[in-house]
Amino acid sequence: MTAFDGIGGAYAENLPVIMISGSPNTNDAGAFHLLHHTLGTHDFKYQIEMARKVTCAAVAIDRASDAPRLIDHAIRSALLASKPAYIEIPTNLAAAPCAPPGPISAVLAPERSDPDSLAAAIDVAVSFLGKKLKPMLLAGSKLRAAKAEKAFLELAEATGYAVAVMPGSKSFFPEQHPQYIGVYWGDVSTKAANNLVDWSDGLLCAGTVFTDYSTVGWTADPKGARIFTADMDHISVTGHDFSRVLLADFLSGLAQKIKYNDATMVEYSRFRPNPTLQPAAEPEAALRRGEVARQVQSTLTPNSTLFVETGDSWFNGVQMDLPDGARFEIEMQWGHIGWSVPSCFGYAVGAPNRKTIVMVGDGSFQVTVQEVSQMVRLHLPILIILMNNHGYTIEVEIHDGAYNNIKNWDYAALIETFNAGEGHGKGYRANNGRELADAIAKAAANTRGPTLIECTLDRDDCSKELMSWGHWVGAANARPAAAI
Ligand SMILES: C/C(NCc1cnc(C)nc1N)=C(/S)[C@H](O)COP(=O)(O)OP(=O)(O)O
Ligand SMILES: [Mg+2]
Repeated sequence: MTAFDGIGGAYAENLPVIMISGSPNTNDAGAFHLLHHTLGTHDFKYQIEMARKVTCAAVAIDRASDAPRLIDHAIRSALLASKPAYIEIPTNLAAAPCAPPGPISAVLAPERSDPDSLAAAIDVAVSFLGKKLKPMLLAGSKLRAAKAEKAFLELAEATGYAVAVMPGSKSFFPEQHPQYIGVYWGDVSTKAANNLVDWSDGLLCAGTVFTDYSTVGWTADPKGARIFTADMDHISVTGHDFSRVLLADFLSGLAQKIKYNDATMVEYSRFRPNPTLQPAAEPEAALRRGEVARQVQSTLTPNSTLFVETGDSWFNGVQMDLPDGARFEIEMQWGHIGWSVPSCFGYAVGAPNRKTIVMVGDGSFQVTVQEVSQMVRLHLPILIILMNNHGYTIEVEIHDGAYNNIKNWDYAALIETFNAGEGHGKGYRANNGRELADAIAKAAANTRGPTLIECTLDRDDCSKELMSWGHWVGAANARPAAAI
């Protein structure tokens, strides 16, 4: 059941996670047995029924002979839809013999776009964009799930258009690319990206997801005839709608036929803001959020992957400039606090050659802290920047109250608990810029385990972007019920 929390997040974030669950011995239902690890009723189907709500495929294997077909179906469905799948196997069947599966191509063979729909969609796009004076591109979070990052870059370079990304797709387009103009996030955009997006008369939205959070409480929700929507396997614009057109096929096919038009880049060159380098704080001055963000930014390399947890860490991370090659992980759709610690643990196991860094608030950290123990056990050199502002600051900015207060912990000392004398985790507390810089230097030298740096911040020390975003999202939440 707790796994469904992560599976729900995988569904919301378009990740093909396969969940495998044991299920009761096939004889128990017919014998009207009551079993442990169940709800204590004779209904043993409730789990797969729940799974069906948060997966694209859920199978229960009741006979060994069905296993190859059902398992292939579940895995292929997950890979094609980039959504989680669920496989349930009874305890007395898990080791039962069955036929081996056939060639893996039955599971891995890619889907193809419908050729006629693809050609028609490209023609409509060429005509739509060809009539625009100042067209540009907007990359969304589904670009990765659609495996379309490369095709998107190809289209950007074929068109000369300005390219903005949304917060959920930061790093899916190289930020040092000359056509990159920043994160489009309404009032809290970076590099004045919102000014150009609002000025453009033709916006090709590739894999975009417009929610209350990504539109800043519906204040930055581009709509209407200037919008051309290219989704994972669907293309639409006013007066046209095409199914079974895969995003990568569409973007690379369009790149071959589209006219070059750099009007948006010419305009952007007239107001591109100079990079605002946060000045270094006085080394002994009380640590502030801006100084933490400045020092974390300076650690980023092409090999870094920065995880930003739900909280002010979102805003600290989105405002950072990434070197090409650096990756950015955020869970803005599901937005479960506590996501980042287990996720960066799993990521570091899967990508041991990357430098994994996580910025996580104290409230979120308290939800899934136990995964730090796994980082110590597996000697993973993850850098944990713990932003201790003593409570739920993002919520304070949306709606404050006593419910946003939490018990403070000695976070830096916690690592020793996980080491238990044999681990190589390190924990430091930084009360000022000098202590933070020292701790970051020690973290770089600690290659045998995680390093947690507890950054002590004032409760109200949050980004100006969070204040503005919190205001608009709070207003959106508070809209009066429509008069009936
Ligand atoms: C409680 C909640 N959101 C509501 C919430 C509650 N429960 C779950 C599982 N997920 C959620 N997003 C949020 S964003 C907190 O401000 C996070 O606090 P923290 O990690 O300390 O970060 P900041 O102080 O920077 O906000
Ligand atoms: Mg906090």
